[in-house]
Amino acid sequence: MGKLKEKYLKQGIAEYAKRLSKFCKFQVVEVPDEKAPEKLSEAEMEGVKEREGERILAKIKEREYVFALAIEGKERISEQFAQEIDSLATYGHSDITFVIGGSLGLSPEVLKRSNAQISFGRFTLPHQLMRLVLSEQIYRAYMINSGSPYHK
Ligand SMILES: C[S@@+](CC[C@H](N)C(=O)[O-])C[C@H]1O[C@@H](n2cnc3c(N)ncnc32)[C@H](O)[C@@H]1O
Repeated sequence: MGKLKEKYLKQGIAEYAKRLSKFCKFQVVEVPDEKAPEKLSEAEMEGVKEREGERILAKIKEREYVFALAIEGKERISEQFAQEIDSLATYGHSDITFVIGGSLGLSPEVLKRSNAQISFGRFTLPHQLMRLVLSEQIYRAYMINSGSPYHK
């Protein structure tokens, strides 16, 4: 969700996108976020997530295998994640999508559409930083699968 603002994040993601280009077609799709003022009622917050969720879902095609990033999702170690990516490719899933929510998180509809949920632990990361961390882990997965010494 949202446009990437910080220069250091843009540079970091551009670096991993460059590195990933030898393994896959890596594409970042930005979806406009909703303005979420400090004070919102529970119902208003649900409304923000719902509208953001509709925009996310509009970008996802039926054939895509979707990983939703969610704090309460399932944690993995990098080797398991690499194995998952490898199996997906083996079983014909050539389009893998990772969805990162906005400041209020993902809507129930997006979570329902996802095929799996990934948690990077119980810490809450800002969604823009999450994008960089995720890019690195996708790169790490490909490096693990190619038998490279990058992963120690
Ligand atoms: C600022 S967080 C949203 C926090 C919100 N309270 C929630 O519980 O989802 C923005 C997005 O970054 C991603 N994110 C942040 N920390 C994460 C973590 N530890 N594991 C997985 N995803 C995370 C999720 O996609 C989340 O929707």
